Amino acid sequence: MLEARDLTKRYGDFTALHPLNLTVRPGDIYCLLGANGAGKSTTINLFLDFIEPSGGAAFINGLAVRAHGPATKQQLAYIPENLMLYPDLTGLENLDFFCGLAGKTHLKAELLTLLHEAGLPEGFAQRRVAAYSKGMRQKVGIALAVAKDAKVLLLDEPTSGLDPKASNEFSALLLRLRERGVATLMATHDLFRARDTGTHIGIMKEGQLLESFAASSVDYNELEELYLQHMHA
Ligand SMILES: Nc1ncnc2c1ncn2[C@@H]1O[C@H](COP(=O)(O)OP(=O)(O)OP(=O)(O)O)[C@@H](O)[C@H]1O
Repeated sequence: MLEARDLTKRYGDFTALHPLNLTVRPGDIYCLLGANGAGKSTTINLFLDFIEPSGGAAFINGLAVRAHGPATKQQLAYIPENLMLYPDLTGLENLDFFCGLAGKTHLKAELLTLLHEAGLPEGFAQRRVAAYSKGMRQKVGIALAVAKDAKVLLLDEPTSGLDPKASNEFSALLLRLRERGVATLMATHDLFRARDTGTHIGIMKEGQLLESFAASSVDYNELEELYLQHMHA
């Protein structure tokens, strides 16, 4: 569903992403770990077609994102660290607006159900987003992913700054999307969540994917040890 083939990004003499080969299949939650500057956001931004690769290509459902920008964007949902919503609109109005941009129309009752299923507390759907916590805004993002029927979810540190309960709820939502066959690529610093929620883990350093393995192949302590070994090497 998501594929990087020799995907590379250079800025002048500096290589932000060395040729990356990666596949994320339907139902996979692939977590990219790595220190600041490792190339995680660069990878996500290349899949989003926000930046142009210096080499190789990113594919979504077999389509190169460079050549098929609108078609690939229709199939994906993106939740960054701080999801931008219109603060003066309600969660419901935001969801309705962004669904419209994605070419999807839903009845108000359907959108309310999606917000409810995403765990937005009772009564908040009709309140201005300015009054939402970060966790609530992330839930609107998940509701949008479901409303769009997105096949691919790109997440850039979505749980950073969330309290443990909100982070736990976010993980539960990811697992539900996984059951729908969504392919998820997530950049995160949260080793615990990567181990707990991810199906695959990749460790990046200085623009290189050093290791990639099944999340179930390590326990949390082993993951932490492996991660720290790479960071100190
Ligand atoms: N426009 C740019 N020009 C030059 N260098 C850039 C540019 N954008 C990113 N970089 C560099 O590319 C490298 C990878 O950055 P990237 O944002 O992908 O890291 P990251 O793993 O997401 O880090 P973080 O955990 O801090 O989000 C960094 O060294 C960064 O300084």
